[in-house]
Amino acid sequence: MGALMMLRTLKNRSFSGFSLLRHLSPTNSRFASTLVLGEHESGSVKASSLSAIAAAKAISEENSISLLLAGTGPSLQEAASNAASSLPSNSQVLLADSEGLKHPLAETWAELVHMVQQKGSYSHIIAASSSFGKNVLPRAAALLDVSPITDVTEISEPRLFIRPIYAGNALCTVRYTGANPTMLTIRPTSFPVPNIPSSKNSDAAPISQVDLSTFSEAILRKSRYVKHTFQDTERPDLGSAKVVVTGGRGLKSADNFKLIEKLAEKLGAAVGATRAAVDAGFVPNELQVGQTGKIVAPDLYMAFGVSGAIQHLAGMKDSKVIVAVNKDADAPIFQVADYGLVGDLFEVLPELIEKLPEKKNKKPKDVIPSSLPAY
Ligand SMILES: Cc1cc2nc3c(=O)[nH]c(=O)nc-3n(C[C@H](O)[C@H](O)[C@H](O)COP(=O)(O)OP(=O)(O)OC[C@H]3O[C@@H](n4cnc5c(N)ncnc54)[C@H](O)[C@@H]3O)c2cc1C
Repeated sequence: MGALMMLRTLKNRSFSGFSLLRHLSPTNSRFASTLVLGEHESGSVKASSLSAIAAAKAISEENSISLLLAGTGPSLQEAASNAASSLPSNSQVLLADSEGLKHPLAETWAELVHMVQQKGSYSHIIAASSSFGKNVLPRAAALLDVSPITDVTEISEPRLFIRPIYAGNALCTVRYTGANPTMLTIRPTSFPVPNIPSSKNSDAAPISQVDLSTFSEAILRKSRYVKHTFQDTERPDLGSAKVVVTGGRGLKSADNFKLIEKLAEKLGAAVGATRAAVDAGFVPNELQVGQTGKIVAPDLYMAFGVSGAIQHLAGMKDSKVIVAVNKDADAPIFQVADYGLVGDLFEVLPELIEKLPEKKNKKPKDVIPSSLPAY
């Protein structure tokens, strides 16, 4: 499979200790060239794709980065020119402009990545661990006969990666030993995007059109777009919110869960939920945090009526400050909480809501509107 693995258990939330392996790896970072699969929306590259660019820079400062954007129309052109003006030096935007790529269908994208790799011979291909990246990258890897490394949280050398396993309870050090390209999905929360500069770079990266003449109609029709549903809410996006308020089974009903929503409103926070709360029908599945839900790492994570099962912790334990309210003093959530309150959430939540001032909650866009960060 082209990958060697070493495990170490995660005794605490610090990730130190893998440097023992450093001397084993040949460093060839000068020759890294990386294809980044870019997601865009409303004329801007998504924050998760900016994290993928940050990961490419973590492979090597000199890495030559090609950001692949696909779609059609003015929104694609706008995203490309926004990206071009702020990409790191030694980068380019690759534009795959076709009506057949209007919707980000995984099968078509995988074929596109395959074709672009055949021409570009990149050393690395990176996508964010978003639904899109998780859908596309393994398919493209299969077409390229490469074993992908998923959910990477640290890049210590160009072919040496750290990724969590066993619901985040152990960290696995993986050395990729196969043929090029090395294919990764990265956790956006582990590769923060540098601050956005006030002005754009003066030297815009070149924008090149991908030659789609060999991209047959049959490939473009491999799957069919039906519809795209998303919840239009004023709340911040769960994946990138600075504050997340989460409710668990302890809320007992969808009606009671409104207390969580009310507190989130007051704090300008995103709402999260455990799988038990989702399965009980309190909230939709897209709010689930954890191993099989979203991975979040906000500045503040507040958990109400959440036991702290390992699968839930896998999605939030990297939050900077964790506050937990649970009536059971032995609940495992208190082992990761920075502040814990043993109490009845039906008393604590209304009191908190009442005492906090009203906050006008504007949803920050998941996408960066006009400029990318300086690298
Ligand atoms: C393969 C797999 C994947 C999974 N993926 C996920 C995942 O992605 N995310 C996830 O969350 N789970 C996941 N789970 C489920 C997980 O194992 C737990 O079942 C789930 O997280 C429990 O949710 P909970 O804490 O809301 O419920 P419970 O474990 O039932 O805990 C409810 C808590 O509420 C407290 N409580 C009750 N009433 C009150 C009150 N009035 N005041 C204060 N506290 C109160 C209780 O003391 C208890 O600690 C997964 C499981 C498996 C097997």
